[in-house]
Amino acid sequence: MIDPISGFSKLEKEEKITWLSKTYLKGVENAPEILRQYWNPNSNLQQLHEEFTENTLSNYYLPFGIAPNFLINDFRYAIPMAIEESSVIAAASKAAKFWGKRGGFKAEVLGTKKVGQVHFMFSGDKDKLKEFFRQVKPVLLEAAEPLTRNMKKRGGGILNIELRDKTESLNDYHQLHCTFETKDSMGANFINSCLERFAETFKEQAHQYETFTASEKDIEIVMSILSNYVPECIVRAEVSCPVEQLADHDMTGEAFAGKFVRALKIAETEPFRAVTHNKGIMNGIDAVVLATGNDFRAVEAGVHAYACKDGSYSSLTHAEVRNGEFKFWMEIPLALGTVGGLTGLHPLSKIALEMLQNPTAEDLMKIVAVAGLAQNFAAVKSLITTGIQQGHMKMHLMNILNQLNATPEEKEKMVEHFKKHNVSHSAVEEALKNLRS
Ligand SMILES: CC(C)(COP(=O)([O-])OP(=O)([O-])OC[C@H]1O[C@@H](n2cnc3c(N)ncnc32)[C@H](O)[C@@H]1OP(=O)([O-])[O-])[C@@H](O)C(=O)NCCC(=O)NCCSC(=O)C[C@@](C)(O)CC(=O)[O-]
Ligand SMILES: NC(=O)C1=CN([C@@H]2O[C@H](COP(=O)(O)OP(=O)(O)OC[C@H]3O[C@@H](n4cnc5c(N)ncnc54)[C@H](O)[C@@H]3O)[C@@H](O)[C@H]2O)C=CC1
Repeated sequence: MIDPISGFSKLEKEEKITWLSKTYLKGVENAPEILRQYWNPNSNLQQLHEEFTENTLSNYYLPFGIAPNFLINDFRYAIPMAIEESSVIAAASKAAKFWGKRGGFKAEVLGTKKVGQVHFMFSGDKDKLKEFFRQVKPVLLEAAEPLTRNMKKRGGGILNIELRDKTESLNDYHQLHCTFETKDSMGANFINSCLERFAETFKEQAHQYETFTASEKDIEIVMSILSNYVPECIVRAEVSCPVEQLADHDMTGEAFAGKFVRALKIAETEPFRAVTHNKGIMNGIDAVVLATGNDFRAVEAGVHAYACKDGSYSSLTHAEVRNGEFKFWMEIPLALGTVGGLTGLHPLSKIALEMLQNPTAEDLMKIVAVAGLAQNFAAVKSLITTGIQQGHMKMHLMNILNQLNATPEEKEKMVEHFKKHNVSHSAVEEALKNLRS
């Protein structure tokens, strides 16, 4: 049985690697070298990366690519994407090219309202609590003034604080449900600081509120935290074109549009399909969120909660044909920042935002939503025509060749060979074996 280690966080990086190698990597004799090979030769840059988080031993590389030719609201973008999965960037690029010839993408921010909650327990008289809240609300806002001054100058700040009775779902459970505008920041730290200030003030004021009995004065604050569910921080992305412009190889535009709409209806009604359908959207969204130094876990949690907003998990995108016009769209909640977090710290996030012309948070919401819509279009287009494997495996070929330790010359010959043959792991193994024999 391996003994626990105390004080690990205080060890030097090399000491941490030595401990890990001796304790968990005994069979991997070059483990330290593998970890060290990913260190940045620029010691200052390596130090910066190590200070992003804790117990850092090395860096974890992800491919950083771009998808060019995105026409969004008549502006041309090359969109940065950080993702390990093959064919995602190719798919986004292909969709950008396709829609760039058909009027491009339209995107509009419908709201930027962020949410945070103070969760507390109160077992006393609810009418007295309501009256207490009515009187204390201005005191809470006043107490947060030092925290909100600068955000207000930018046009942001606290939008509202509501008292919500949640005792139906949990005995004695109430909330201060708070909404915020955080402009170009995702706003987590701003919101959480305000919430903690509300909580301490609310508790102090309750202690002094004469109408409360002794037990009513002792309100239990359970926690104060922003919500990653932001249904009113929402952006719409859309494409449309005459149906005949959708003709694809041996499919008429009308036939393609009809099958595409049916695929979307299936994703709207069948949760097993909807999850994969939405994963395809998030291939595009997460790649841009990550590349720009934003928090993809927060985005994912909020998006999938939103996909359940009507009572069951469903597709985030929708399509229709009306009067000969094909329309394909998505409305999606995205809390993103173009300042704060790593956005201005990580050199690649900085350059990602620079290539997007230093967007505001609202601009970034539009770009990210379009990347998700484009990804979904490319995926569904493949699914309803050639099937996903033909394109995906074409992009995956290099991974298989690398798994089989193909030389550059062998890779060149294999790429040529598989222009005329379907890619599968066994087919590549066979072709490589024949080439080597
Ligand atoms: C993969 C493609 C794009 C091939 O498509 P293709 O028609 O074989 O590509 P092409 O060689 O004719 O090139 C057309 C364009 O595609 C792009 N493209 C083409 N090749 C490359 C490349 N090597 N590098 C960069 N870009 C590439 C590029 O924009 C290129 O234009 P060009 O640059 O030549 O002017 C197509 O089959 C496709 O879009 N497939 C969909 C793949 C996909 O969705 N991948 C996501 C991973 S699968 C998944 O997880 C999602 C899913 C499917 O489960 C979601 C769901 O279920 O809904
Ligand atoms: N549940 C969650 O989602 C949580 C996420 N986080 C992390 O917090 C990170 C982001 O935190 P933030 O508070 O957004 O960043 P931050 O606290 O690093 O920076 C935001 C600050 O930037 C300043 N600022 C300068 N110019 C601004 C402008 N134009 N608009 C708005 N603010 C401006 C303001 O002081 C603002 O408070 C996320 O990436 C996430 O990883 C942290 C806690 C919880």
